[in-house]
Amino acid sequence: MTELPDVFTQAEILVQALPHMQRYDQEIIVIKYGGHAMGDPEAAQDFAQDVVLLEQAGVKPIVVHGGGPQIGRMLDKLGIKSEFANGLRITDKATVEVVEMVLAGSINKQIVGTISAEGGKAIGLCGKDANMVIARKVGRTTATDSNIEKHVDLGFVGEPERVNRAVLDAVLAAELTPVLAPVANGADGATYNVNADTFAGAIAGAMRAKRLLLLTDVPGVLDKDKKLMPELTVDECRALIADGTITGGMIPKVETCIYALEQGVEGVVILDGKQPHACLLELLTDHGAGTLIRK
Ligand SMILES: Nc1ncnc2c1ncn2[C@@H]1O[C@H](COP(=O)(O)OP(=O)(O)O)[C@@H](O)[C@H]1O
Ligand SMILES: CC(=O)N[C@@H](CCC(=O)OP(=O)(O)O)C(=O)O
Repeated sequence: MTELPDVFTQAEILVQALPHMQRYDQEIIVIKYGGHAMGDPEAAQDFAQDVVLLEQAGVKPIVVHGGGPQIGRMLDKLGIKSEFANGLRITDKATVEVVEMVLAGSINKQIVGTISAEGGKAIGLCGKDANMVIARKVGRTTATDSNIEKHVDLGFVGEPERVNRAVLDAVLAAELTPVLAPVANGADGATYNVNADTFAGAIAGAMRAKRLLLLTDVPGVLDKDKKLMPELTVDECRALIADGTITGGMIPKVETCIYALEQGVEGVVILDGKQPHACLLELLTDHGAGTLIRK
């Protein structure tokens, strides 16, 4: 069993948090909670406690969640095949129905329920609610399969075209914590599946968030020797993509970070959501965690 710190140490820990609480007082922090980071019920409870503690500390958190692995499992159960092209799920009519059911249904309500159980004031929404986010269809993408370049139509995959921040401002003014599923209507009335990182970047940009935290399943951006890089500039990120250090799912994540910084978000952090209380460690301690990306 781990030993508890004595009372003085506990007080010191609280005092250490004070300047951080002052820095983030009344500031908007967007937290992207990835499907891989969700883990077991205990991890989900830790995450919910972090959100509630931030609320209590005067921070305005906005949670954007993913759920890729959970969508995959449901599609498997239903016998619907699923493929990805450049990190995006090819989404036909049957798939988008399952995506909406899993993201805006079970996962959204699960997260809202856990935050509420910890005493928080969460409200579950998706891009469709009050037209908060209008999506446009992502064009064709080029994917390489067995060294053959193919043009792939992603179907009902969208990217945020417009964010109606008045909706989120109203929710925040009511002292509620929005928990957002990355599903939105297009101007054409169709339902679109939006990558959760992209959705979080658009929300953070539109809300001029102080911080965007992307919780994933690795400690942050790793170098070629798999060592954590605690701080990177946008130029360094671009060089790491060009030289092949950053690959796969980390590319859209880093691109989201670059977009958010360009939109005026002050700091963007990629961190390990499986570490207990990752958000609190990052925001309210001197310790920090993950990779901070700056302009
Ligand atoms: N340089 C890198 N540093 C860290 N992870 C990387 C890097 N390059 C590629 N990756 C991959 O990116 C993954 C994170 O992206 P992804 O699986 O899409 O996360 P999530 O499901 O949380 O959105 C890591 O698990 C890792 O396999
Ligand atoms: C278009 C697209 O790929 N959408 C994602 C949405 C969920 C997501 O992004 O979840 P994670 O953050 O857990 O990966 C999907 O269908 O899996």
